[in-house]
Amino acid sequence: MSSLTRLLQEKRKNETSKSSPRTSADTLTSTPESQPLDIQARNRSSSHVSSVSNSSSNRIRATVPVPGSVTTVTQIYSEEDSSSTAGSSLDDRNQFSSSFLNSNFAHTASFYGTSAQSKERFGSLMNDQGAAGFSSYGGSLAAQNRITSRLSATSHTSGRAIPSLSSSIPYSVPNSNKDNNSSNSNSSSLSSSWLETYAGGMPNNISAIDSNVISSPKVDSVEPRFVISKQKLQKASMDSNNANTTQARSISRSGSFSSQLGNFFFSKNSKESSNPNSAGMSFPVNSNGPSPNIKNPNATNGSTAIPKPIRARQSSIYSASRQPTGSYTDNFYGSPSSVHDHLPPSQSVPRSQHSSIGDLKRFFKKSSSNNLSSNNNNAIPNGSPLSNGIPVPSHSHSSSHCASGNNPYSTSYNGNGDTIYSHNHGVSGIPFSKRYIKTGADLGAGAGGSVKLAQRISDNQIFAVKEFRTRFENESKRDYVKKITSEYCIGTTLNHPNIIETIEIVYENDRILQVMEYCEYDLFAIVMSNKMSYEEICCCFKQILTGVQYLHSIGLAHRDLKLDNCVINEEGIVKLIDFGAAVVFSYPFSKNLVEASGIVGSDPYLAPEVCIFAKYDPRPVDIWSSAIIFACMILKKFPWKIPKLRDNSFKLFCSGRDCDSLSSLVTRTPDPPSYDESHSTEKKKPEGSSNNVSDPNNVNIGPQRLLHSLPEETQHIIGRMIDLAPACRGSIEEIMEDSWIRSIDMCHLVEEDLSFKVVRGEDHHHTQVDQSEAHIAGLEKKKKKQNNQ
Ligand SMILES: Nc1ncnc2c1ncn2[C@@H]1O[C@H](COP(=O)(O)OP(=O)(O)OP(=O)(O)O)[C@@H](O)[C@H]1O
Repeated sequence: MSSLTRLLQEKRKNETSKSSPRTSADTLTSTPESQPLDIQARNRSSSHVSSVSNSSSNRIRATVPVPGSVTTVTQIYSEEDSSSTAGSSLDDRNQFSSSFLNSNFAHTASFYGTSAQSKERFGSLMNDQGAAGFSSYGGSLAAQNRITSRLSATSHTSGRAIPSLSSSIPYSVPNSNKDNNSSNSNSSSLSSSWLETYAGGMPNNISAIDSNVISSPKVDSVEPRFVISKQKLQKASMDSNNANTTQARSISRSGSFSSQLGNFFFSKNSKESSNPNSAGMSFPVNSNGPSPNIKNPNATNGSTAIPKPIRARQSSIYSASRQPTGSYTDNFYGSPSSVHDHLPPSQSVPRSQHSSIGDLKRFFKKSSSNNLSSNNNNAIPNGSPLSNGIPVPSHSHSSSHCASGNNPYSTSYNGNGDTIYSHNHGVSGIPFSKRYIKTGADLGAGAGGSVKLAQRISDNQIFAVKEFRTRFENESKRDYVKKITSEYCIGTTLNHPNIIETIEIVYENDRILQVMEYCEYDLFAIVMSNKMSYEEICCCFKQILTGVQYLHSIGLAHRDLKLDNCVINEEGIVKLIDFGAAVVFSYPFSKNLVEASGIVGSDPYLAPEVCIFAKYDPRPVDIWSSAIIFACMILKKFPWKIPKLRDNSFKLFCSGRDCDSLSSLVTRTPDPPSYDESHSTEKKKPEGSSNNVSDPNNVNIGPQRLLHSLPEETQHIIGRMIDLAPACRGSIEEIMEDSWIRSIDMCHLVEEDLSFKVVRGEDHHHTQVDQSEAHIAGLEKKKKKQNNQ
């Protein structure tokens, strides 16, 4: 037990004797009869916000260890909190259709805590009424009835955050979040002064966190898994270049994609220009699908008719972008400037002096007109199914900006049952609305915007087009453009079969549209069909992990992994989408970890450290979320609605371990290597089998509570993935080496000449569902219909 915990316990012990007796529900240790797991989350999502809001009134209490029991750090919950913990057991699967569906329409949540002035938990949901819905659990289905509670919940936020999980780990984190966390980031543990400093009123720059007692771990050396080797980064960088690409694709050392573009847009002459909030997607419609999601056609000068959002996803790249190490344009050959000036790829590009939204317009216009200069690299190979005989430019806007342009993974079919992933083509200089037509219904909408189906006129190929949301009233143009550009740049830079390909981004009629390859199904819809075989689930899981492995290998973390952010094509290839929350955690040739900040992600998939620390390593966060995805696919339920002690299911999961508090569990560090083999093996047993000291056979408590519901061969590695301590959680490399993972017969692509062919796993086929239910929008529609009947 840390001295801090002891200190707090003593302090609280005194308080306890004065205060009213706590209820049994307050303890981390729970009896088997305690509240079962719960995923009926739709109407309780506001409790997340509320509890945060009310945290200043929460109090920390500690109990003295009782023999045969487990010492706990307890919380006194608000009524709202405790009401959120009722639920159903994991085995109670009959609620799958409704509750899982409802609760899984979780649009990304983020907590601006450390940076936003108001420390509100923002969110947005673009809905047809033009109102912003607010969700942590809810998407559009449940948004309406939650708006009120969220509005009120956020009106009295106050914040408290534990500085950094790894602040005591000797990374040098270059200028990390200097702007908002400088005063906290160096505290290696909470001292008694913490109480004095924060117990009363919270400073403005601290976000509210449950009143868990945390002390960051002290370690003497950097764990190897935290170190990104130069070789690895170089290899990853080389892998992502294809033979024709002379431009550098690696992530440049410096802030972030968006920061560099931000420099481009905003470095000087911050002049007002046209408003990004206006007309809807302006391509012609050839179907009876719903009209475009027009939010504010009349808005001008930055004002918007969209109601003030309560929550919004934080542009995490933006956070990282505030690190002025180097310059993006210093070595980013695909920058707008470089395209405009036709510089050879090897030359550095000086930082642009353009700024503001006007620059965004110019950015796209110029690149459009200059795109032909880089066409040769992107021409469709003759004979390719996509080739129409003439070399056409690829990524009509994008290739010039984000060092991409040769992603070979766009999908087409050769008529022989093989999927061909070949280069893209487009026609630059022609307005988007003349090149694409909208077909069919909407695919989905979330915090980032709405996604619709579109057909490219030149070759009838279908694409998913994301129309980025308009700028929030309280969002600066700078933040807005940074968010958009970072998502786009990441999208166009990534190059992997399990990552969605961004074809181009278009700025037209004051709308920003991202054209992506289209996948026929949302993984969520497939899971909802309840038809997936176990082998199919394993295949999808391994594909997700493969995508994560790729991301981590190039220094990026997704941070919003969830079923909704996985799509799957007809060939059974799973792709990760939505990089609006992604962060760079490592830059090439640097061994430094760039910590992420903010509560970003979707409640049920959040790793516990995200809710506790202001800064954290984003990699283990992805690992945790991936495990939750797996559990959801198997159980058709969320194990808990949010990883906080006020969630009884999560509390039960945390209970029964040989540890005295959640803080201690989350800040544990790996055992040092031991020469004694047998001793070390015993110590490194998975959590599920070793930590449940109260009763190892009690499957209602501790990690076993979740693990026992999963197939036996999966329990070891899933247990490693949901280790409460991120420092002990398995790395993606370790996970991929697991014997069960290795044994999964995964559908994948193999390269054949210039195209890629799908090799299907032999022990399964991939479920397909009717297109009317293949995407979240369709499922929502169906649900609405059912409700109206
Ligand atoms: N390339 C694609 N192919 C098929 N469907 C897609 C594609 N991209 C997005 N979608 C659909 O659109 C939905 C919303 O997309 P996305 O997650 O990018 O938006 P978002 O606004 O960032 O959402 P969220 O707030 O949930 O993170 C997805 O859940 C999916 O149903």
